[in-house]
Amino acid sequence: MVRPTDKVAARPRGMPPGWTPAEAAATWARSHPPPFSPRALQATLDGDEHDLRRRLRAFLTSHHSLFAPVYNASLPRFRELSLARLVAICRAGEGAGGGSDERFLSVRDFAAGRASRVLAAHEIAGLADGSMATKLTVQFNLFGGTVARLGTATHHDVGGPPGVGAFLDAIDSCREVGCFALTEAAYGNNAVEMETTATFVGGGSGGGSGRGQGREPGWVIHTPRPAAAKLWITNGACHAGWAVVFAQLETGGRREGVHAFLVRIRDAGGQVLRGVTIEDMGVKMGNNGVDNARLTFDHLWAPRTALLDRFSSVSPTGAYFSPIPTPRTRFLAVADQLLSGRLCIAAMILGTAKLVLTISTTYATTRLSVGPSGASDTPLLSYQLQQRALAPLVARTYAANVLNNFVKRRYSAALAAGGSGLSWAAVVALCCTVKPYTVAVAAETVTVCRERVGGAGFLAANRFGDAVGFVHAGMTAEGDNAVLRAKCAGVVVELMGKGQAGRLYEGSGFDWSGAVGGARFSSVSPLPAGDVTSLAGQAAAFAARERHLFAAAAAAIAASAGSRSALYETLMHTHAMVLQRAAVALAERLALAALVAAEAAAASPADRAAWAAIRSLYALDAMARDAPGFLAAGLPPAAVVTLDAAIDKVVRGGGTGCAPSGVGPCLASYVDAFGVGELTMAPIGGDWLAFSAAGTDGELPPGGVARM
Ligand SMILES: Cc1cc2nc3c(=O)[nH]c(=O)nc-3n(C[C@H](O)[C@H](O)[C@H](O)COP(=O)(O)OP(=O)(O)OC[C@H]3O[C@@H](n4cnc5c(N)ncnc54)[C@H](O)[C@@H]3O)c2cc1C
Repeated sequence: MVRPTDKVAARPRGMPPGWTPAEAAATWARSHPPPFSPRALQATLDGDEHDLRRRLRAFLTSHHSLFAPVYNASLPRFRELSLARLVAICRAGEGAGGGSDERFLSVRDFAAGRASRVLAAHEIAGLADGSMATKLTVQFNLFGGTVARLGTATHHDVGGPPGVGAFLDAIDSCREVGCFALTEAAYGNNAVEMETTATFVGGGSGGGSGRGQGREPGWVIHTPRPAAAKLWITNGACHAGWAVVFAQLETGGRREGVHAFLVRIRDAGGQVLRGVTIEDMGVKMGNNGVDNARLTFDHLWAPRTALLDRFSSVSPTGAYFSPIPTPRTRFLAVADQLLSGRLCIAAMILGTAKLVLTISTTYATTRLSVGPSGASDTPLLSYQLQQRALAPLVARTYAANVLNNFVKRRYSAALAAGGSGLSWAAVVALCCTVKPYTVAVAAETVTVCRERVGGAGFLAANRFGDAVGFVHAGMTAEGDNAVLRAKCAGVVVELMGKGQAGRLYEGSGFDWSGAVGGARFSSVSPLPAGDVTSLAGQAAAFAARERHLFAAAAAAIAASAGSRSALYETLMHTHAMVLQRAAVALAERLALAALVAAEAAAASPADRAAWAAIRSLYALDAMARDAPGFLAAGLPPAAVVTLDAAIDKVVRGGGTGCAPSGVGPCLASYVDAFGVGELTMAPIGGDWLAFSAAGTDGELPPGGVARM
């Protein structure tokens, strides 16, 4: 660790005697004591798995030499470091025999009703290293989760005796590393149309020219042309021994749709198997610790049991059976792991938003600039500009956090109930809106925070560059944000048609807006007059916007439902933007409901006031950002013009029903509740002056930088 700033020698001119960044942070904290308890707010934000979160944070902190970010390294070094970090997390607490009851997460957690454990681990992992977190999500959710959920005993027991689940154990401990090969060069969001084939060949009869000829019955997995190459396959370029490969299943001359196959792609010594070609995708705009690959197959033979056969099976003679009737619905069943994947991505990216807000707010309490006399003696955080930039993003991150908590609970409950029916459809819509919402909040947060810390944000060691890359991967992976919003809105409209959209709000404390007044398909209902700073006024405005947009979407879809081409025209050409906005309106209203619930559950009046301030700021900011949307839904123009002043009051202090000191001056305490702490691992989150004098060539020094 670099030594803290020397109080005399390093004090820049204009800064008061005794000044150090640590002293500046302490002075700010003394003069802005929070009226609320950051730990109580943190408990609500964390929401679940408190012990796991504490243990994992402590583990990452105590293994600083492994988890401290490194910047000036080669591609191979980045990849090996990401793997080493993942392995360390997976094997923590192992006994000499390799077993562990103390794992941070397991592929069995989903089936055991502990999805919360996997998701909490994702969020904390996202704080430490986006590349490692990306490898983790593929290992535990996409690859491991698919093997656990779509596979049966044959797959779970690979490498061990029957009934023990040795392969699942090996995935948990990272002794077997896997990848998930879905995306193809020409088929990303439209993966159902992929071209990779898995053709069943009977023993001896062969399946044409392939290598399966003359072998026992099995599959020939083949890439017919470059458009069908598997692309972006995380863990593929260096580390995966196994792949879950998605391919069009063909047997007896019939095509039965996309299915998942568990195949080896490297042998135990790491040699790529015959029939598999792996090409490294090389340097990316970020996440360079992730080894993404281009994978192609040349008549790779795999045994009949390679088919993950929970929903479909093929007999030794090639007879196909599935209780799921159509290829498209079969695809949805096999790609279901993408649903939990959306929650995993949202959790990781939420961690990133918390991280950059912690870094930039801490810096803003310690970086001094122009004061009333012209001297550099005033913390950046005292400026209106800084508070107005950061405080709404803190409020939106709180909103995204409690929305994630709500959707996680709904997902876990629906999964435990069997994962089907209309409640499951509602959960699909929720998962498809929480990921884009969280990532969009984080993307803006990263950009604004980088700008608000000035040049320091441009130094890699301050972590904003990594955060940008990670957030952009989150936008695209496991369903592009825009495509997911469209899917969410489509599912909601289907639920509306069945009179079941109320299921979206089950357990939220709010009702579905369309049900208000019984007006399921009506367009604009007049917005009740109300003060936009009151909870009632905010709730009414959010409901009106949601109702307005979904009424428009439902009416357009209903009008074109009779013809496939007309429906396509509506969804893709005339009403795509309405669907996008409707999904955002749903996410934002659900987040408002979750903030209101947190406010109501707060244990002390001071904590309740803190939640009220965050809720009000969040709501006012949302209205200001989408003023046209709220105006169109009936919010009076006279109310819209008051929004800016109302936001200023909540941020600077004195807003209705809020902590009297305002969110802005208390921002460091609101951010403290994110619990990032020692995982900040950025020079400007600590004694940046000592760091700048230490000559570390831009790298975080061994042991890090003294925190405030
Ligand atoms: C870091 C990283 C890791 C990844 N890891 C894996 C992995 O392990 N395994 C794997 O299989 N894949 C992986 N992917 C791939 C990822 O899942 C795909 O990139 C994603 O599904 C999008 O596909 P695409 O890139 O082909 O985009 P496209 O489908 O080509 O989309 C391009 C653009 O067109 C728009 N678009 C496409 N369709 C529509 C539509 N219907 N309506 C409106 N707009 C549309 C999208 O909004 C998008 O902006 C990874 C990607 C990244 C970045």
